Amino acid sequence: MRNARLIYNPTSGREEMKRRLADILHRLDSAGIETSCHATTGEGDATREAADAVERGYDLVIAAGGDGTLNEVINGMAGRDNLPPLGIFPLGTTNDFARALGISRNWEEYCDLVIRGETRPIDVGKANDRYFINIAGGGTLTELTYEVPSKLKTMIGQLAYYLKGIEKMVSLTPQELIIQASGQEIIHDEFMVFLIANSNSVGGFDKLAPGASIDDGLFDVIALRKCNLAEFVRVATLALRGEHVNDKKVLHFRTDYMEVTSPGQVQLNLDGEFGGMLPGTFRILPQHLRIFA
Ligand SMILES: Nc1ncnc2c1ncn2[C@@H]1O[C@H](COP(=O)(O)OP(=O)(O)OP(=O)(O)O)[C@@H](O)[C@H]1O
Repeated sequence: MRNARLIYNPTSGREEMKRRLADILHRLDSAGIETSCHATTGEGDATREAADAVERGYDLVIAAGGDGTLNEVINGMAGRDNLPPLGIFPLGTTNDFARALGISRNWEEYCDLVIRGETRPIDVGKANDRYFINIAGGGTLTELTYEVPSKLKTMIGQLAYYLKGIEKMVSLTPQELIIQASGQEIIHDEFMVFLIANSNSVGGFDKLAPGASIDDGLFDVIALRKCNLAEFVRVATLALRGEHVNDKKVLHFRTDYMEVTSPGQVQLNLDGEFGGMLPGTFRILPQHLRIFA
């Protein structure tokens, strides 16, 4: 018998877990995985529960929710020793990370994969003292992921992001950044947005960081230099096809370590959640965690 801790956000994905939970527990239990559950109650709860699950020596941890819940679970686990493998039931609106790993939304298929114990190692990013698995970013546009109210996402899903995105576009302003990365000369310029990607799936697009791989020990850094709205729309259109990385307005390189500072006030976004302010130190922890995938 193996024992698992399932940490789920009951509000995520139009409250899907409420309908699925009994069936998931039954399927795992029939295959010898005894699972205890915790429904999260609010911000920070998944982090505490995940840390506790590692301490208590569960054989595996399963996170069910959107990228926010997943990020919280990673933050509870990543700083500890003897990490158990992590399973993911994607229930959110964009589910960037599950998409990057090709994790099925079919819960039956995914339970069977967990039962067979198929895992793969992935890199984990560390931004100052917090962890991320998918993306760290900064700039006005990246604030949109945590400004969209949870209730609105539950009701209308992806559309909520588009509505908020249109609202944000008109107020885009460049920010002065100083970027120091290992293997790169110091860059000092004005940028609309910068992204430090660990996977190729960002903000619901799979072509924003087209060459990024989650187990290569490197970040893909993509930053858009100061531009006007017309140029912004042009680069965004190229980005839909993954053809933006060679554009003159786009800075793109790979690194395992970088520092970003700014004379201004720049918010950080980690996996879609507010991640504090710059300055930021970003390092990759190569193949730090095993994921059922
Ligand atoms: N019971 C709860 N009620 C309200 N908020 C919660 C609850 N449990 C967790 N949360 C918070 O909701 C945040 C977002 O959750 P999550 O990412 O799982 O769902 P989502 O918003 O539906 O997905 P997505 O971000 O992909 O749209 C979590 O980071 C957590 O802080």
